Amino acid sequence: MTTTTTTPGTPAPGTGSGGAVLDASGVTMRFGGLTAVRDVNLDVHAGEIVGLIGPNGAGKTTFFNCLTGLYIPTEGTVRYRGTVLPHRSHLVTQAGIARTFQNIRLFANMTVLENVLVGRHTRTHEGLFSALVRGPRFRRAERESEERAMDLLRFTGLETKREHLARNLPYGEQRKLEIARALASEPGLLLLDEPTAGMTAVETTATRELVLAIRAQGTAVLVIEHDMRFIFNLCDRVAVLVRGEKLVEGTPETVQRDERVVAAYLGTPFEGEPGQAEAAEVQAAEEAEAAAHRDTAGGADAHPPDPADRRQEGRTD
Ligand SMILES: Nc1ncnc2c1ncn2[C@@H]1O[C@H](COP(=O)(O)OP(=O)(O)OP(=O)(O)O)[C@@H](O)[C@H]1O
Repeated sequence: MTTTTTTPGTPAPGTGSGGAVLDASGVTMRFGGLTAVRDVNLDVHAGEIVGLIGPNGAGKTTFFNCLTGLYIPTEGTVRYRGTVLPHRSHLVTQAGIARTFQNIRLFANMTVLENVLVGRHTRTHEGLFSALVRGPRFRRAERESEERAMDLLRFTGLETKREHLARNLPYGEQRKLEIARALASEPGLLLLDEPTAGMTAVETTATRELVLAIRAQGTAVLVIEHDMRFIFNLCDRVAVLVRGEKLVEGTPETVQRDERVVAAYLGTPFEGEPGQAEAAEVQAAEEAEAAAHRDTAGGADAHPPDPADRRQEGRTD
């Protein structure tokens, strides 16, 4: 069920998102009884690099999945450049949002170049007929795609590996290739899910440089990462999710200074902790149920035959 009030594909009323590339509003995602993401608002503006952090299980990937059409949010709306996004990942990519995944998802038995070419499919418009007859229009489009893919391989430093099978690349280069493939769809916003996971310090520094270069080319970036140093050195703004709710959002300095963020990571209880109101509600309901049970039990035992009374009643003297 979705409470989205605007039809996907329709522009936001008025200016709506105020120039934001991404405008996620009131996003909630429930899995049965579990609320993985609760009423999260987040926007990303052109030229920004925004970080999304939070302890394990905070809902970061679920939120990404809601942005990219993998999940249909239970509630809330996601807009890209003021237009409500459809709930289909290929249409979201076509609209202008590309992503990478926490676990690398390359075509392992395809070459590096082929992987990037696959990423271009949302930007090629040649029909099946044109592809079958391999007419001049098709060949021109194919050449252009290959040129663009080679540009991306140069951009990511993979040009000498174009004919290598993706599965034979070292781990750091597989991550780069994922980014190159995502960029092949010419996104206005790139979502990176833990891009430095498992990387060496040198590879992490190279990834930081790559993300800065991506921004310099005009693509905004939203990045999930557990490496705090990477996030605080890279991002213009950071949002912190805790138990599915946005706890804090601000500059890296603001977020680093916020004691609640440290407490959330350490698992220390703190005032206003997300989920606290829900936990209090559950506790109150449990207490009320226990009290009701006591009353019922008390009612049944209201006049128990006290053995002492019985003994007294039994006296004849
Ligand atoms: N498809 C699903 N069905 C049921 N529960 C899910 C599903 N996906 C995620 N969850 C639950 O939602 C919560 C948030 O998970 P999510 O993976 O979004 O967190 P995360 O912040 O990305 O965690 P991590 O940093 O460990 O990757 C977790 O409790 C998780 O078990």
